[in-house]
Amino acid sequence: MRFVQLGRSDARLIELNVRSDDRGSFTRTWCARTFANEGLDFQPVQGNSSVTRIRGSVRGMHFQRAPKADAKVVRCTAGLIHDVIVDIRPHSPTRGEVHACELGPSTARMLYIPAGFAHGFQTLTDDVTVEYLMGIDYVEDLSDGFRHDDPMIGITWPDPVTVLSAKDAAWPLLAERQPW
Ligand SMILES: Cc1cn([C@H]2C[C@H](O)[C@@H](COP(=O)(O)OP(=O)(O)O[C@H]3O[C@H](C)C(=O)[C@H](O)[C@H]3O)O2)c(=O)[nH]c1=O
Repeated sequence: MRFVQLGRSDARLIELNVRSDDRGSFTRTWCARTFANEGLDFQPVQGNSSVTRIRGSVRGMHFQRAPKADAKVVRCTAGLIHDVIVDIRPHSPTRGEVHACELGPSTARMLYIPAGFAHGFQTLTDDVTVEYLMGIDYVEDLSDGFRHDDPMIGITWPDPVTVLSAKDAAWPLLAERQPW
């Protein structure tokens, strides 16, 4: 694994070492020691998987509120996504910074998203699968989010949005939330 810092933040793009042979390939996708050596205090406690059928769908932007803010490692194992993270930590020097990257099996990379970031993605193909390693338990009452098109953040999505959950369409604008 090779860790690439995203801007000045502690988020990391992780380039995976794909070992190919005549049968196909083998790739390590998690290593506690390697993360610790990178200075990332991340211990997965839950794993999730989502399937999104239609190209152009958006899931997000989501985060879990303190005291259960969620760090996660995200990997797209089928299809291709435009992945977006936003630093929403109140006192972060990179607060409001947006980072985007393409993730998919062909990119051989995954994303480490620190606690205090919002996360979302748009599918660039049909039949996308995204796998998550979560650094904290899911707590529905602390599950939160903001609109993918919130003008306060100004995320640029590559394609017209085709599918959005009612929950994701109904998040309040950040300008209406205090504190933001
Ligand atoms: C996140 C989560 C959800 N759920 C349940 C709640 C709903 O009944 C159902 C679908 O949840 P939701 O619509 O929030 O799923 P996504 O829109 O894919 O949410 C995820 O998408 C963005 C991009 C993320 O980064 C988060 O990991 C996560 O919020 O699964 C659980 O049981 N456990 C969980 O950890």
